[in-house]
Amino acid sequence: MPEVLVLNSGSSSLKYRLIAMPSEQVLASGLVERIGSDEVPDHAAALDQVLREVPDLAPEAVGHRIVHGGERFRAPTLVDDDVLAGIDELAELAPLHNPPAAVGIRAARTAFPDVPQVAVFDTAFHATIPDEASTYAIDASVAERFGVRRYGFHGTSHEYVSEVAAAFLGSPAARLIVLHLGNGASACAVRDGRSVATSMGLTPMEGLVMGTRGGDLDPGAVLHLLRQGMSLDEVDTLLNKRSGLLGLTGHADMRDVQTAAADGDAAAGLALDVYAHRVQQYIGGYLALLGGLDVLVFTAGVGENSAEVRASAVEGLEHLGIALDPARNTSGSGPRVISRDGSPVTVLVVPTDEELQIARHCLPHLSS
Ligand SMILES: Nc1ncnc2c1ncn2[C@@H]1O[C@H](COP(=O)(O)OP(=O)(O)O)[C@@H](O)[C@H]1O
Ligand SMILES: CC(=O)OP(=O)(O)O
Ligand SMILES: [Mg+2]
Repeated sequence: MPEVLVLNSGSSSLKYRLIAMPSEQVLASGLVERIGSDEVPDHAAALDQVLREVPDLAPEAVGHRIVHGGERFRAPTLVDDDVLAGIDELAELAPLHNPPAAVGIRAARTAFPDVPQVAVFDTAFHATIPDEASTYAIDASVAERFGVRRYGFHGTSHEYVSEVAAAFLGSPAARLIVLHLGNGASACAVRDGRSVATSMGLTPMEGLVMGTRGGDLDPGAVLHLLRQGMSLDEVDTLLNKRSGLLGLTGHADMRDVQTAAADGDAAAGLALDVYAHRVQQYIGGYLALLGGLDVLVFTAGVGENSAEVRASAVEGLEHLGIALDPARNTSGSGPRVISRDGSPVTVLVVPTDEELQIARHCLPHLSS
């Protein structure tokens, strides 16, 4: 059976998975961390380590997670020199994510020169978002010239999770909201299987509160900080790496924030309230845009594992037809219903699997 190697390059890590397709059997998987250190200087060295960890690696396709596809890449794309140049050009809009992925592609092309490399973009699933949801109300000529519009991210996860939800429920939900709550976090409104709105924007900074990114912010705050004398790089670092849960509490990991809050740390308590408040705002907004709601799905590290965050995210929303069953919310694993019987909105937990979805997108590019 053909084997697909999936590479998910983060800023300092490389996740990999070898999957037999179409059986979807996982043959190997792992994580190379601390890229940039002495032992693993770059993503090419990380791939070398994967080649040593998985002997006789002979994939028939390599799938790559690419965060930003810009205007150009609206579907999984076979990589050639021109496509790689296009991914390089988008680095500025996703500086934490696109450059390491490009290094990963180059390393994989060297290691497997005759094997198709498939780029799978986080933005692609959101290509169906209508203009009124993707347009920022700024000078239209400036927006056009600089490509300033909402692209949206985590699309591979939102797509996978909405497909699993449909299969689990036996029919595609007409009106669905996916909450991808991980280190990065985003909400997505899905109608008949297509993304119609999402909380991340031009870059993966807008929307929900995240580990180190704060999400929605008055753009006037950025101007204010610059005028007060902070440099561009300082503001960039503040907003990408020192905000969100980390900025509010000193902890980027939700588990540490919850522990601190339970110990009476007021800042941690406030951070949890801000986090839930923001999620509720998007649930309400997307429910209005969708004209009602059939299914609400929690996914990713926080969404899959924290019953407390799920409970606070929908607390008081019974009037919208959203009511959790406390026992279901605090037990179980795999795709599952956590709403009360008779709740008009079915609430699900669906573990995401970006690597498997990337492998599925490689299927059309397998020769055998
Ligand atoms: N049991 C848990 N309770 C609360 N949060 C959790 C739990 N397990 C994992 N998390 C959170 O999930 C986050 C990571 O989510 P994940 O989707 O794996 O992120 P990424 O893929 O973006 O690195 C961690 O930062 C942690 O805060
Ligand atoms: C796009 C994005 O935010 O990705 P991640 O959650 O992996 O940081
Ligand atoms: Mg993630």
